[in-house]
Amino acid sequence: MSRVLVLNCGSSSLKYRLFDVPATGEPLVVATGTVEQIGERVPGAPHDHAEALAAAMSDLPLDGLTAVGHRVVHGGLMFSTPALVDDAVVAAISDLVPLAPLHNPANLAGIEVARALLPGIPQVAVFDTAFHRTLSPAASTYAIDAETAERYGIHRYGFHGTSHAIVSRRTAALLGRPLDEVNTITLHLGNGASACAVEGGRSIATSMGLSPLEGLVMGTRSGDLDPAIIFHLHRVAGMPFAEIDNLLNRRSGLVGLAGVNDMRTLLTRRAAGDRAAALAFDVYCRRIRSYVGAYYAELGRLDAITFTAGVGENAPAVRAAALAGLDRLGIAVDPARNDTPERGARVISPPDAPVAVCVVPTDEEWEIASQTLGVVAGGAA
Ligand SMILES: Nc1ncnc2c1ncn2[C@@H]1O[C@H](COP(=O)(O)OP(=O)(O)O)[C@@H](O)[C@H]1O
Ligand SMILES: CC(=O)OP(=O)(O)O
Ligand SMILES: [Mg+2]
Repeated sequence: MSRVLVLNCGSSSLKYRLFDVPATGEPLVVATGTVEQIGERVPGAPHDHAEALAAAMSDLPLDGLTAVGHRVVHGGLMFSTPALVDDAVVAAISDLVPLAPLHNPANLAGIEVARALLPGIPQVAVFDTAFHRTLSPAASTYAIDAETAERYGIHRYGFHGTSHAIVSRRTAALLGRPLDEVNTITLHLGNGASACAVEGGRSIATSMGLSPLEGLVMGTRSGDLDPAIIFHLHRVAGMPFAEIDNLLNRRSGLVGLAGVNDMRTLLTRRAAGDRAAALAFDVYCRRIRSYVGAYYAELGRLDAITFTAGVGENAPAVRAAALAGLDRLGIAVDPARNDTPERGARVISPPDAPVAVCVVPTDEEWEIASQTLGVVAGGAA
């Protein structure tokens, strides 16, 4: 039996899950929790990740702990597999902070605190970017001056890799087919959102790029836009770059268009006739449809489209609208199957449709736990 603690430190939140993993059979979730508003000066809120983690850990049964697995968002070009944390790995993750300023500092804080509180327990970093290290040069290269790109690490890294990995595997399992024979477009629609084309288990295209800002419309992030917008805002509106950065990362997407980043509230407002909410919904779903078309073309043959994460798993209206009008491509959503209260992995396209449209719950925490155990068992410790 192994016991693994998984930590996912966001900029102002800490999510944790503790698993007991028997040698054979199903893993058991012993404890799970979320601490929010870290550092937000709210009465009772923890001041920093150290305080949040120490409080959470004091309530957890950590005796016999085998390892701690950490979600690390940016692994750059260096990490194509999970890494046993030592000082060199910590330094490498620090070096990548400029590429993921919203995410890597919090991930590092989690690692530092866990190392201090649990000395001697192996710590493993599992990177969002690792799954996308299979992108071809043509898929990962931005068409800018090659020397500049090389010098400054301008490259499509891609994110949400643990989610795209586990969800594409579970899609193949749901369809009862070997992973290496299945081509899937996975749509991770949470607070952050990204699309991935997975060819026989390998990522060949993904919508996030240098940072988690590119691609789909998100809760607070713009996704794709004309880069000239940034220069225009700087020159014409006189906005400093830090303000534009904040605008695109925190005041855009659904919140920028309709004032709310929660899809549930957006859907309620849209149903009540709110025009800003309706437009935000249309922009959000249209962007998804564009990526489905592009990735269908990249894959050449498409077996499945899978929705996952908070919005993907729980918003039938988004699934239906994003794939509307694609019947000629063999893509259709069955209204009754789409709208059931069912929660597990399931197919929502009509029977015998050429492309299986699926809903598969993501489980990044379990994927991180199992990769962590793989590193520890692999003797890398
Ligand atoms: N029942 C629901 N209907 C529509 N959207 C939902 C529902 N439940 C959750 N969501 C959406 O899922 C989002 C969060 O997704 P999640 O995958 O938990 O995000 P993250 O892990 O990135 O914080 C919420 O912002 C909310 O918009
Ligand atoms: C990479 C990323 O966007 O992560 P999240 O969805 O957790 O913000
Ligand atoms: Mg998530």
